[in-house]
Amino acid sequence: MTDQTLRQEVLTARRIVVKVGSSSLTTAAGGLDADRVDALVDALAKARSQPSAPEIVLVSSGAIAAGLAPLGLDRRPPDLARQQAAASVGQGLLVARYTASFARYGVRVGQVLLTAEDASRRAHYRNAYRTLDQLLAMGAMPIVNENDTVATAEIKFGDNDRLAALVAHLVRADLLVLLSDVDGLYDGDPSKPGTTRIDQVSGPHDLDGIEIGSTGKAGVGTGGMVTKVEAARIATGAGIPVVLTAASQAADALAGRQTGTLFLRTGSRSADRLLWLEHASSPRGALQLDPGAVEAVVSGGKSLLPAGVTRVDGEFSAGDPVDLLGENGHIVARGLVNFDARELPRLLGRSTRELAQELGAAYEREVIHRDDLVILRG
Ligand SMILES: Nc1ncnc2c1ncn2[C@@H]1O[C@H](COP(=O)(O)OP(=O)(O)O)[C@@H](O)[C@H]1O
Ligand SMILES: N[C@@H](CCC(=O)OP(=O)(O)O)C(=O)O
Repeated sequence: MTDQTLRQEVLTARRIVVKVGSSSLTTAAGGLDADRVDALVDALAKARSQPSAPEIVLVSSGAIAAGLAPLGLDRRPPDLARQQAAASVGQGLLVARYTASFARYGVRVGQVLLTAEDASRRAHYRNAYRTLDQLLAMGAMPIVNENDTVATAEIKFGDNDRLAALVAHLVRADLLVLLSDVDGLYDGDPSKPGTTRIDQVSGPHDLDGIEIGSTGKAGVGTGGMVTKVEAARIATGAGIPVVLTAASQAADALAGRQTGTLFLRTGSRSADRLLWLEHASSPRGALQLDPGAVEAVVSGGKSLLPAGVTRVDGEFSAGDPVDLLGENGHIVARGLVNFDARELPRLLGRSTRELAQELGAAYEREVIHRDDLVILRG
């Protein structure tokens, strides 16, 4: 018998990505809170033992927060270098803590560190999927975080909410659960009196007029509610419903009880890695196209050839994401370019056949293959 008061989106989910924010794992004084980690692990272990036995991938923030005190820092430093040092120290401590906590249930954990750049490349995307899928098949708990050591200012996901949405898409999850220090989306800043929690969001129009803050009160996380709503938009658009609630209510949320805010799916599911290219990558340059090339790429689904490029901006390398510009510099698409920026100028406006004859077969390649292109509308 199905209980109509329970959320069917949760009860029927076979694979769930759970994301927990720094503010839910740390003490008021800063540093990892072992009791809160244990409480989260209890909730995840309980969910795995439900009759539906969902597979769970955990996306956990907290590396920077966990590394601050051991390095003698009393707050998150403004510079990227010290944040990365803190993340390096803290990530080890974080995973050690999870390892000990999950061991109480006989569950192994596997650390998976990802960057946006990795994930928009075909081979890395496939490898990340295979590792996560295999960990799940072996009954282990994958614990994902951004690879802060190599993520530079330009390519950082910037927040783990978006990373969680993209991981949910990568592992083809049926549900994304975002756990925070607030028990859902409110119709205004929840620290102000008179604001109320929104139970369900059916689409972007339900967010009209809602004040969504970009900083959290705890001061250890990044992005505040803005990045959670953005993550929910990405996930629901890719066909994955989202529950946003407090970490302290994780067990209830995973049991399908009506806690927090449920964002209903708005799009259909696809196994398209280009979602990462659209949402996770920062362009390293831009290519100006002539009108014929815009038409071929945007409406014709064609690859971009040197003949249709009129200008090259930026210093990128082959494999980097670049924006494609139409008339008036309007961005029409993003893609992974097959040439370094310095190679391109002498190829512009010329046919691939001519280039191959003059420079060799290697120059017959597209500037961007259509499989590495995502059209950006609106
Ligand atoms: N409309 C809103 N609804 C709920 N919370 C909001 C809203 N606007 C701003 N916030 C703030 O966002 C915070 C959560 O963001 P953050 O601290 O970055 O969380 P986390 O560390 O869990 O990622 C809440 O504690 C709350 O203060
Ligand atoms: N990779 C960083 C993530 C920082 C971050 O996004 O934090 P949060 O807003 O708490 O999810 C860390 O582990 O500290």
